[in-house]
Amino acid sequence: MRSPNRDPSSRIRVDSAEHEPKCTVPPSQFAVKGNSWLVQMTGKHSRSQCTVHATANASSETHTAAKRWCNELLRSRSDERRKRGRRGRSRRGHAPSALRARGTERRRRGVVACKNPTRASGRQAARARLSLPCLESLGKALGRSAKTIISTGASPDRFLGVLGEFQEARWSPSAIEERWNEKSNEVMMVGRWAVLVSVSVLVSVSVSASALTSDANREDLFSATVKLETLLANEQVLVENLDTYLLYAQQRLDIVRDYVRGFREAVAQRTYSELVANPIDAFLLVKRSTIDWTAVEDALVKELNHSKVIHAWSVQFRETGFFPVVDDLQGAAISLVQLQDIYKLNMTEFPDGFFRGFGERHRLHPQGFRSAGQLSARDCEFLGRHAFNKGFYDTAIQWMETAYRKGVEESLPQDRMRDIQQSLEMAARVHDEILEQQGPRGYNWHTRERPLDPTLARKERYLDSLPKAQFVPKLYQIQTEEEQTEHMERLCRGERLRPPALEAGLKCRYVSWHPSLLIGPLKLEEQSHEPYIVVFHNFFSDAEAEHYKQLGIPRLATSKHMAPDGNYVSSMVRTSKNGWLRNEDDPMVPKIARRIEIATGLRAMERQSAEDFQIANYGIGGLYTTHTDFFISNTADPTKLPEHEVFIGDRLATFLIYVTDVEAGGATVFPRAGVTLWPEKGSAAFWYNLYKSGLGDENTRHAACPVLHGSKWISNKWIRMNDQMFDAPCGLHHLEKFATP
Ligand SMILES: O=C(O)CCC(=O)C(=O)O
Ligand SMILES: [Fe+2]
Repeated sequence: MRSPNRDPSSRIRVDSAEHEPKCTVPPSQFAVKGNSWLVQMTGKHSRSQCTVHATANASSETHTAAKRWCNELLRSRSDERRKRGRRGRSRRGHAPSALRARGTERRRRGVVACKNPTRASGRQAARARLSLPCLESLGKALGRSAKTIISTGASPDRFLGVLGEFQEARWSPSAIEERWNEKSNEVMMVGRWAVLVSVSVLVSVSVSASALTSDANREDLFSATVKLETLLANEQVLVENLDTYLLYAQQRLDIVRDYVRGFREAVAQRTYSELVANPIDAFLLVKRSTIDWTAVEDALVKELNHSKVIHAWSVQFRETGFFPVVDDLQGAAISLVQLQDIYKLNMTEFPDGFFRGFGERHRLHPQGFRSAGQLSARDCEFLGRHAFNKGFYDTAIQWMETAYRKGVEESLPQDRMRDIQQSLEMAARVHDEILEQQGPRGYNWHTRERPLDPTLARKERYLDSLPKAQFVPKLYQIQTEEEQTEHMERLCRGERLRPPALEAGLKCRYVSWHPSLLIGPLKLEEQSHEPYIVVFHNFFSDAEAEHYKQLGIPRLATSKHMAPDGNYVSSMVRTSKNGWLRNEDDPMVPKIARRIEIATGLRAMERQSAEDFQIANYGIGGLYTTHTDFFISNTADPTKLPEHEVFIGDRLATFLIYVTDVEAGGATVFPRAGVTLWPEKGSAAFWYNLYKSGLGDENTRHAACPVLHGSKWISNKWIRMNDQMFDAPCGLHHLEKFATP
């Protein structure tokens, strides 16, 4: 994980309330080639003002705008002069003026010459100290207040980038307005990141599901492994270019060093007049200034050009959404925190990159998993803050303690150690407050059983507290949110919650209830009788699974789920990407639908019988919290649903195909029924969601456990109720069940 950038010069900071604007401008440069307006901005900066060197090479259509800008600069300068005259000189002995020329009279004349760029020959240079009023003038000249531009925290690159685009759009005010708004959104992201890394008050790091849904149009990168692979491929492109850059930079250094050495050696031994008097030295001088100097120039240009290539790649990746933003980082951090919390991963091993799998699949990887990298002290602190914000107070303490331990190992400077210490103390204080006021566990928080503060821990209520009561599974009953989560997590970890008697009657058998199965019967394994859940083994061949996955890849988009208000939203409730496969998309699609009909005896080919195949890919930590697949049965007012949904009826049954193995985690669990299904490539689970009356069976509530290691691909075929009236007719009693295969 990359460490956050704390460099203050990466952002402009302006405190407009102060008499003198404070800003820091990083060295930057921007050139607009179109219409030949060239703006350069270099970063001479002090705490009190920015020095901006602006060079305007204006011609034809752009001269009016250039002139306007230069006039604004001049007006601003004379305003400042007038004010200065009134105020006297500044504390430091030089004026706080926007345009106090620092250099020679010639430089100041440069500004004056800029007054009429068209008449000037060649390049006109305007050098000015550009302070807030001056930038404001510039902003006004462009139809936009510079104050607003700067106060949004835009970097000069962005600012000038907008200028450039404005220029290309032939100064159309609506164009710059529109583009600016787009740019500001990106800036806000950067701003939030800065808050994230610099704020020491934990609570102000606001991480919520809504943060992840903030930009509805942008596809997140963290919720599917397939997207992360693209990110890695992009990183590879950048690294390969950086390799070339390093080569050029090294060559440039060698050439420049040789050149400098050549000159120094020559002048060290002789005076100028001696050198030019000697034919060999004179020849060498001419040679240096022609061949050698050309080599220096070439090397400099080569390196510069390559850095532009790298920049262009970077811009392209960002603009096409293939580079992560803060929301991706936060999503990935929450996933990591959740994984550790749900799987109770060992905090001395996990941050160092080692963990083991769970349940049945664990035997496939008995040696566990080791990552290539390890988390640093800073990463652990960052994750601690996310754990804190999620209400995982006990986990937050663990992450911060680990941060402290790692900080000592990494010999972090004292001020960084103090930051971690403060975060830890703050988290501990809030942890104890929550425990005191709300108890150790609730629907959206958990703490330790006893306070961290030894004085509080001596309170009678904690001294007397019995060791945590043993967990007793609560199956086939209504569970509170908290109970449901606890059942889900235990099942995800591979704990068995059903009494052995319930598992004893489960059978495996070959079935050939359709003529086409006579030669190749299906392998059916019962996983639960209540509700009836079966798994068909080898439903898919490996080749089919691979082909199916390839069909899915271009169709993936962030998964959504139905919110309580009936709208579809994306949030941390369901972190995956999915897409839909229709019969016409590939000959394999109707073939699989037909196979489902044969396996289940239900209709699955037509649009009124079943939905298209939904294919989904989960990234690391990707999950789907406990839900039911039926939704009409528990909708308060079904008339609000789209007419087609109601017409075809609720989701009678789910046919869930595991397109890949999952190396660790990623089970499908049924918290009320105490059932765990471990994904196995090519197998498929099937269950009825509804009673014969159309009422939803709450015991089919299920969840997808977070993926701990690997990439999970599944595909759902939801079979709808109404078209099955002849194959699976309705019953008379509201809890009557469908005949099971
Ligand atoms: O991925 C899984 O294991 C379950 C997925 C699921 O329940 C769903 O997509 O509705
Ligand atoms: Fe589901």
